[in-house]
Amino acid sequence: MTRTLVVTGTGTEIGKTYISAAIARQLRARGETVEATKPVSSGCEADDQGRLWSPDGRELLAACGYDPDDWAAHQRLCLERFAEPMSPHMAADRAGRILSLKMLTGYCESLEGETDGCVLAEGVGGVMVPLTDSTTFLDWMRDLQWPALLVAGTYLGTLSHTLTALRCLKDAGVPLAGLVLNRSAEEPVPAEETRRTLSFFHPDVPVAVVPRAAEGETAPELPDLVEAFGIGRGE
Ligand SMILES: Nc1ncnc2c1ncn2[C@@H]1O[C@H](COP(=O)(O)OP(=O)(O)OP(=O)(O)O)[C@@H](O)[C@H]1O
Ligand SMILES: C[C@H](N)[C@H](N)CCCCCC(=O)O
Ligand SMILES: [Mg+2]
Repeated sequence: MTRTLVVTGTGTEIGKTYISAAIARQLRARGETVEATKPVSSGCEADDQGRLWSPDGRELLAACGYDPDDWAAHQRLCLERFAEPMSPHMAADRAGRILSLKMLTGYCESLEGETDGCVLAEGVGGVMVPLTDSTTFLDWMRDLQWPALLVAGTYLGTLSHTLTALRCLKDAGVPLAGLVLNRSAEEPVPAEETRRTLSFFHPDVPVAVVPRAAEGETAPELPDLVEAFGIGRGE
């Protein structure tokens, strides 16, 4: 069982927050405590006091059982927040700041030390989104060494995106917790064929396929992601 998990993706808007929140809820339903962090978030929204809120941060706070409007909890969950909806290194530059790989890695490690529950860390966008002009989130995952869950879609094009991301993670020595195929709205190839193909190339990587709720329909039951990827303390 792992009590730490990074959730990364083959790109932005792929379902990292959706899956992270689902895992947090499933862990809590098992009676486990869970903390989440989105150490860096861009595309944040300012409130009337000029405070920047991360939409992902709100969703993760709620999934972990906190009040999504709790500012102190929000600042703890989401350390570096930027308004510009773009790569963090650019958003930070526009805010006159420079992100620190060392600081962000250390921050996540500190969270692990402060709880006996599970800690989930959501990255930004895809695997190699830049943190600075010389470092990316892949360096953060490599330094942190928390098992990484890769979220991918089932759209046409996902095979190359997913194989590229998996190769990248493995070559960087990032431990892999597994692969979530988060079904896409457009799915010209059956998800099962996509899953089978990816498992041919990576038979060592557990895969879970997550259904997509059609617009306006209630979300279908999700697979037990805690079970599928051995997450939590297993109590
Ligand atoms: N399986 C699904 N069923 C229904 N809606 C989904 C599913 N997966 C993702 N979504 C929705 O798709 C949108 C994008 O998902 P999400 O915000 O989780 O992506 P992300 O990878 O976290 O994006 P970012 O890179 O901005 O952090 C959200 O509105 C989310 O609720
Ligand atoms: C603002 C958005 N929701 C994401 N958090 C930012 C994604 C940055 C992607 C950078 C890139 O890969 O081109
Ligand atoms: Mg997200």
